[in-house]
Amino acid sequence: MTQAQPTSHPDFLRRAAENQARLTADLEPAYDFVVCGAGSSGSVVARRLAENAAAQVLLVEAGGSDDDESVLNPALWPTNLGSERDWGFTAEPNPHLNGRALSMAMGKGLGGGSSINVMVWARGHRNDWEHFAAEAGDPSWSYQNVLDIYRRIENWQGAPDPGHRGTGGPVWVQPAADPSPIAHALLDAAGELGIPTYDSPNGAMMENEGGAAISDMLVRDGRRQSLFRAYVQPYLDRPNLTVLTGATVERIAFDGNRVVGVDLIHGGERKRIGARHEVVLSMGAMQTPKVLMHSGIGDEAELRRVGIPVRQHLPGVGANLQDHVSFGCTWEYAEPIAPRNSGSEATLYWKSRPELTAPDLLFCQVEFPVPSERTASRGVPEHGWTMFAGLAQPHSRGRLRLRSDDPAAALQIDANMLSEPADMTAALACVELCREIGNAQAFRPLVRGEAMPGHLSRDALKDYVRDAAVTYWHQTCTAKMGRDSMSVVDGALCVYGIHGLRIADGSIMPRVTTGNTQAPCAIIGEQAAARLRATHQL
Ligand SMILES: Cc1cc2nc3c(=O)[nH]c(=O)nc-3n(C[C@H](O)[C@H](O)[C@H](O)COP(=O)(O)OP(=O)(O)OC[C@H]3O[C@@H](n4cnc5c(N)ncnc54)[C@H](O)[C@@H]3O)c2cc1C
Repeated sequence: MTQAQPTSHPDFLRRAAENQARLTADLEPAYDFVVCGAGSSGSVVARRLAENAAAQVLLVEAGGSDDDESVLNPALWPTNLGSERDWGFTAEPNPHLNGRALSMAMGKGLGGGSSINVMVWARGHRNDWEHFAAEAGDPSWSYQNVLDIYRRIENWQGAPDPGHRGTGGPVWVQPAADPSPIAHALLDAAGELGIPTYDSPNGAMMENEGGAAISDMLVRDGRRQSLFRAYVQPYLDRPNLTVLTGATVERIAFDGNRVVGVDLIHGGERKRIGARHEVVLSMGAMQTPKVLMHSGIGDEAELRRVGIPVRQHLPGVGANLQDHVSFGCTWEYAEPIAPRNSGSEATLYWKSRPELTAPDLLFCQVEFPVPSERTASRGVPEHGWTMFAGLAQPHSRGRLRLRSDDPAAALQIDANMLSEPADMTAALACVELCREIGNAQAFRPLVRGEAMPGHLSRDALKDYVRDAAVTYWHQTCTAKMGRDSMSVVDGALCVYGIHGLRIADGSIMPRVTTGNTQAPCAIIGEQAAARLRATHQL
C-alpha cells in the first residue's frame, strides 16, 4: 500500500488547485448538500459529508483564499482586523458602555474565524454541554458524548491524558510551544492566590471550578492550523467537494416550506444553486440570522417592519445575542519581552463569587498592550502586557435587526453588553481579581508596575469598566437550539417549520460556552454532520 501524500506536498497542492479550478468553472445546477460558510463549523460539515464519495457537496464562502502570511503566521493575527478578511461589524452605541459603539470583527474567507483568530483551543465547561443537552432535550449533546467527539477529532500533542484527549483525529492541538516567561508567571501567580494549575485547560480543569494553564493552540510547526486546513484542505482534490469562494449567499430558495437551494452573488452575477437534500447555514452568528430574515424566517413583526413576506414566524432569529465582554488591564514590562506564538499563551478561568461551582470569569493573557479605543488615552506603556479579563457567562442579551429588505444593507447590532446589573457586579470582581493576579509576587521581576486601571474608587472603576469593555470576538447564540418559543433549531439542528434546512455554527448555542468558541463550533459541525449522515444514510 502506498502512503497518502501529505497535503502540504507541492504535488497535492497542484492537484487540489487544478481540481477546484475545474469544479468551480463548471458549477452544477444542483448539489446534494449546499453548505453556506467555510468557517469553523462549515468546514467540519463539508468535510464529513464529502467523506462519502457518493455525496456531491458544495461549500460556499463569501470571502477568499486563506493562503496568505497574515493567516498562516500566528504572530500576524492582529493585522487581519479591519482587513478584507474581517466583516468589520460595528455594534450600535451602547449607553452601558458610556455610549461607545464597539467594533465586532468576524472572519471572512476560507476558515472564517479560525483563519484570523488567536488560535486558542478551548472546549467549554462540562456544565455548558449539560445545559445544551437539557435545552435540546437530547442526550447526544451531553458532556460525556461531546467529550468522546473531542477525543475522536483531536490529534493531541501534549502530555498523554487518554481519558480526555485523543491522538487520531484531524485537529492538531498542541500546548503553546516554548511560552514566554510572562505566561509562566501567570501560572505562578495563580498558585499564590490558591487557584489550581493544570497541564492543559482542556481536561479536568473544565470539569470543576476552573484553574490556570498554558493554552492549547491550533498551531503546527509554527504555522496556523485553521479548521479549514484541518478538515477541508485534505479533501480539495476530491471530485465530490466543490469549494466556491467569492460567493455571497443572499437568500434561501423554497418550494413552499421546503428548501430547494440558495440564491447567491458570484462574479457580479445573481445565481440560484439547487440542493437536492439539504442546505446547511454556517455563516456565523451575524450572517446566519441575517440570511434567515431575508428569506422570511424570523419574528413576523420585525419582518413586516422592513417589508419582507413572512414564511415562518420564529421570534428567536437574531435574538439572544451573546458574547464574552472583556476589560483590559495592563502592566508595563521592566525590560521588553517579545511576544511568542500568537502572543496569547496562558489562560485562567475562575469565579466572581466563592459559592459558584463553575467559572464565570475568563482571562487570556496577551503579551502586548491592548487598550480599548477609549482607554488608549490613559497612558499605554510602549512595552507591556494586557490581561483580557472577561465575563465567561454574561447575563446581558443583545439583538440583531434588519435595516431594510436589501441584503446588501448592514445589520443593526444591539450588543447590549453590561445592560444587566449582575454583569457590572461580576465585572468589578473580575477586574479586582485581575489586579490581584497581575500584582502578585510572581510578576514582580518581569514588570515595572501596573499601567491601568490602578487603584480606583468603586465609581471610578465602574467608569473604567464601561470605557475598557471590548468584544472577545465570541459572538454567538442568535438562532438558539432548544424547545421553547424562542428556539430556532431542534437538537438535530433542523430549523423549526422548514424542511431541508439546518444551522451549524455558533448561532445555535443556547448560551455562550465558558471559553473561546472555535472548538465548540467544531463540535457543532460534527453534530450536524452526524445527523445529516444518519438522515440521508451516507
Ligand atoms: C479576532 C478574533 C479572535 C478570536 N480568537 C479566538 C481564539 O483564539 N480561540 C477561539 O476558540 N475562538 C476565537 N475567536 C472566535 C472564533 O473564531 C469564532 O467563534 C468561530 O470561528 C465561529 O465559528 P462559526 O462557524 O460560527 O463562524 P465563522 O468561523 O465566523 O464562519 C462563518 C463563515 O461564513 C462566511 N459567510 C458569512 N456570510 C456569508 C454569506 N452571506 N455567504 C457566504 N459565506 C458567508 C464567513 O465569511 C465565514 O467564513 C476569535 C474570533 C476573532 C474574530
